[in-house]
Amino acid sequence: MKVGYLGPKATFTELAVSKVFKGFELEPYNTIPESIDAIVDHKVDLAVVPVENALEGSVNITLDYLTHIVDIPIVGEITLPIKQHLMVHPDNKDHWQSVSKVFSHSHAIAQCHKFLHTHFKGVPIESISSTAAAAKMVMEQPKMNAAAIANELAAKEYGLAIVQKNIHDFHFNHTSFFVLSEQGLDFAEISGSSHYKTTLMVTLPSDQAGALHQVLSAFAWRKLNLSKIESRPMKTGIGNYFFIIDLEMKLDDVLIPGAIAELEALGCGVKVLGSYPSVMVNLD
Ligand SMILES: O=C(O)C(=O)Cc1ccccc1
Repeated sequence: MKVGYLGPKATFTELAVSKVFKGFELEPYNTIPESIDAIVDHKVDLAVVPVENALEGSVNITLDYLTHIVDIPIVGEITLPIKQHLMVHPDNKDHWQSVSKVFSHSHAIAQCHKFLHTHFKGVPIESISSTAAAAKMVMEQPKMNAAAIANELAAKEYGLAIVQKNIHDFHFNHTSFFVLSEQGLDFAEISGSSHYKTTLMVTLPSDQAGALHQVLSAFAWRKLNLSKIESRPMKTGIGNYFFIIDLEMKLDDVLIPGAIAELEALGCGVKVLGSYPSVMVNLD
């Protein structure tokens, strides 16, 4: 089985993949859409992409791609602790305080905002497709005297020197990754997790007072525990949004179908994006 993921080698996504998919063939892609398209094009059996960070929130491109562009179910979720480090080319190790630029993934930059504001005021901060892509670029262009924010594996993989460890602004830093597949992959068996979540996409009837309240009450009176509700643009005009709702349980035969039927009777559109095991892994 082949796993596509947001690469290049040594991204946080690869770390998450390697903790769960032992002995699988791994195929890195440069962007999140390319990783997901690899499923559509039958180049991989499953793909793993970041979806939410505890400090910065959702990875919008992942949610938008899954709701607007492709129709691929979520079959699993992996949550990984995140430690961000500042690294430079070994030639620049002794003058890292005067780097000309800092590169990283936009989420990593946001997770280190306070650190960057304190130590690199006025230095251009540039976002790039992944933390590992930033590390690779810093390795390839020593004359640029740039730094990357990435993980320890990336420092090793690309031969960079870590000059400041743990530069993320808040200690509790985790990222969740979706496992996507069209092949009915048994992620409960692969991950050993029996903790399930169900993710729904809900569109509201237009211009109806109290519609969201009614949606929430369909879950509330059934005592269905929501762990997330997020609005994303419909991309049809200002003010047009749909909701992504996470339920802390597996899709059953009674409660969730009952809630969905109630929402549909209210005029809502409902799509199940996946009902899947969720696993927390650690770095060591
Ligand atoms: O860029 C990476 O390494 C990724 O896998 C995406 C990401 C970026 C920042 C935190 C977690 C995941």
